[in-house]
Amino acid sequence: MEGLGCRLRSPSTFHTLVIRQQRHPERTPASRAPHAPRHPRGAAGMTVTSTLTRPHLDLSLYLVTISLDERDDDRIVATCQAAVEGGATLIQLRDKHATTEQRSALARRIIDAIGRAVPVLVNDDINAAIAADAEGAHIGQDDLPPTVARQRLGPDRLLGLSVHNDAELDYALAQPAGTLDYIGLGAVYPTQTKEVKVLGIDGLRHLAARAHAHGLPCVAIGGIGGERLSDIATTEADGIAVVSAICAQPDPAAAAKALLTRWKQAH
Ligand SMILES: Cc1ncc(COP(=O)(O)OP(=O)(O)O)c(N)n1
Ligand SMILES: Cc1ncsc1CCOP(=O)(O)O
Ligand SMILES: [Mg+2]
Repeated sequence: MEGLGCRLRSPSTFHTLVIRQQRHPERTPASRAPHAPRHPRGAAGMTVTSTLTRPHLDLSLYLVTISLDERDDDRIVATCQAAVEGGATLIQLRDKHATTEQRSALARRIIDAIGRAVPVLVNDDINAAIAADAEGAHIGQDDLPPTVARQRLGPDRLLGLSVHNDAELDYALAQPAGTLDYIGLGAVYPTQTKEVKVLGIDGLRHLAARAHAHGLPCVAIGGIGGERLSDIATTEADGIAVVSAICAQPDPAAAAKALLTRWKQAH
């Protein structure tokens, strides 16, 4: 059976797919998600047999969940649901105190609650991401090497890496093609969520420009709220990642909606 190569454009990444004539339309596997078909359907009568079926990545409004000292999984699930209603394009479950079992159970609850409307990534924990059948993982510089994470995640999941400076960006750029889908750049501004060095808007501008010059998508994180979006939009960041600006708000859906609207208007 002959394959027809095509390239799909996600915000900054190309994925190569192979489309094959479908012999048995009735056997077409069901799409597993609106955004992330592991066995996606092509045009009528065609099945897309993918050499790389990674979920579509939209970094515009990336919700990173709050890591609570006292577990409150119901609150995290409700916040994710509300954020997606408000327009969040990507979710990261960030729970610094959980076990792998707790993380995978919570990731599973989030995935079920949002019906795979947007990809869910698990912070720091590849095993939890795989156990939950999440769409991917986000790792830091002190976690396992990106190539090892990619090997464990397989080709069909998303992988992000934190970058705080030029040396870490050099490391990200030195990874083999297809290893990383994006990098998180921060902290851009001071934040109470995590102790981390502040880059400032010019640091973000510099790193985002370098990442983009190499075709690597990036998201800005750290101390980001609505009033800062117009500044961030002057850089080459593909989106914003926020914890408090959604999780600490009385109405997370409205907060997400306002952030996304402002982000789009700033461009
Ligand atoms: C999108 C995004 N960017 C950066 C981070 C920070 O990751 P890391 O430096 O590994 O710190 P922890 O989040 O694990 O405390 C992130 N989580 N997400
Ligand atoms: C996880 C992380 N990494 C760099 S800053 C940060 C926390 C961002 O939280 P907030 O959006 O509340 O400032
Ligand atoms: Mg980490």
